[in-house]
Amino acid sequence: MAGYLVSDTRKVTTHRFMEMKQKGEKISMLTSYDFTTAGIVDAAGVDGILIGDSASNVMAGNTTTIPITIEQMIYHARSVTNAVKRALVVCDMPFGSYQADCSDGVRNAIRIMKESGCDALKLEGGVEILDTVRRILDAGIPVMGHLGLTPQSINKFGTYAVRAKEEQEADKLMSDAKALAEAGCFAIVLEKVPAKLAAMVTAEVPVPTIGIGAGGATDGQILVVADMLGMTKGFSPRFLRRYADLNSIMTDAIGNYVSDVKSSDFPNESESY
Ligand SMILES: Nc1nc(=O)c2c([nH]1)NC[C@@H]1CN(c3ccc(C(=O)N[C@@H](CCC(=O)O)C(=O)O)cc3)CN21
Ligand SMILES: CC(C)C(=O)C(=O)O
Ligand SMILES: [Mg+2]
Repeated sequence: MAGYLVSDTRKVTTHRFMEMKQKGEKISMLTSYDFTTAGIVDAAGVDGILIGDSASNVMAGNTTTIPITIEQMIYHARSVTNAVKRALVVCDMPFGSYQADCSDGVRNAIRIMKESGCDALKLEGGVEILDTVRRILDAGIPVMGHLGLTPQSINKFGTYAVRAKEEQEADKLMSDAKALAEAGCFAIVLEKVPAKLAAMVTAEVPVPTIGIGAGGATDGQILVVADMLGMTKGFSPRFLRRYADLNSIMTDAIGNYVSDVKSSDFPNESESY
């Protein structure tokens, strides 16, 4: 019941992520959006926790990450930081909070840091957002990049298909990764790109790469916690490994509760005052 045995219980830092790459120690990350889940995820030994804007899908039932607001992200992120003792906590900057202009981006980044208590922020995109990334870094806020499938741009691309299969897009991804690393990002998420390309980026950039659907050569992996626990039905991309079937476990437990209430089995005398 102890989860993965963590030998080093100190709070994980962005510097530690860099050290782990240098030592070849793989980095494990999961998302969380609430206090109760984040407490379990942290205690089980994950190195990093992302408050993903996938909360828009997983928590709120929207079909994309587009509608989630800064206020909603801060609410989720505060709930997570209230629980986490060890993992590095990274918060997604939501769509609209950094794309319009640099100053907006920096102000929103500062606000999320102040109000959520998280350790770092993640922004989607490459050279298009490089000035904003630099300014946020200048403000003393660690930034994680995110390249490949960037769900905040779904309306531009139209599909969630694998990215950077063609040479031109692969070249752009490589130069984006190098630019983000050079600007000072402490890590880069690579989402749904060919394993070969992710391996090349991982070899060429000095900062850790965290993959989701990017093969086994990245410095770390990330999954959406509700997906890997088998709570989300109807989301089955090939990169997803299900480590539990919580959907069945919850359905059975809730069905038993309903039966017990209907049959007046619950509550019994020892459960009453
Ligand atoms: N529950 C959940 N898990 C995620 O990993 C996640 C979210 N939500 N929401 C935000 C983004 C969107 N993500 C996605 C969305 C779709 C695919 C995907 O592979 N979809 C289809 C294929 C689509 C296509 O080829 O056009 C699939 O095979 O399931 C992958 C990642 C990752 N993120
Ligand atoms: C899938 C990860 C990388 C993410 O950005 C999210 O959960 O929002
Ligand atoms: Mg995200």
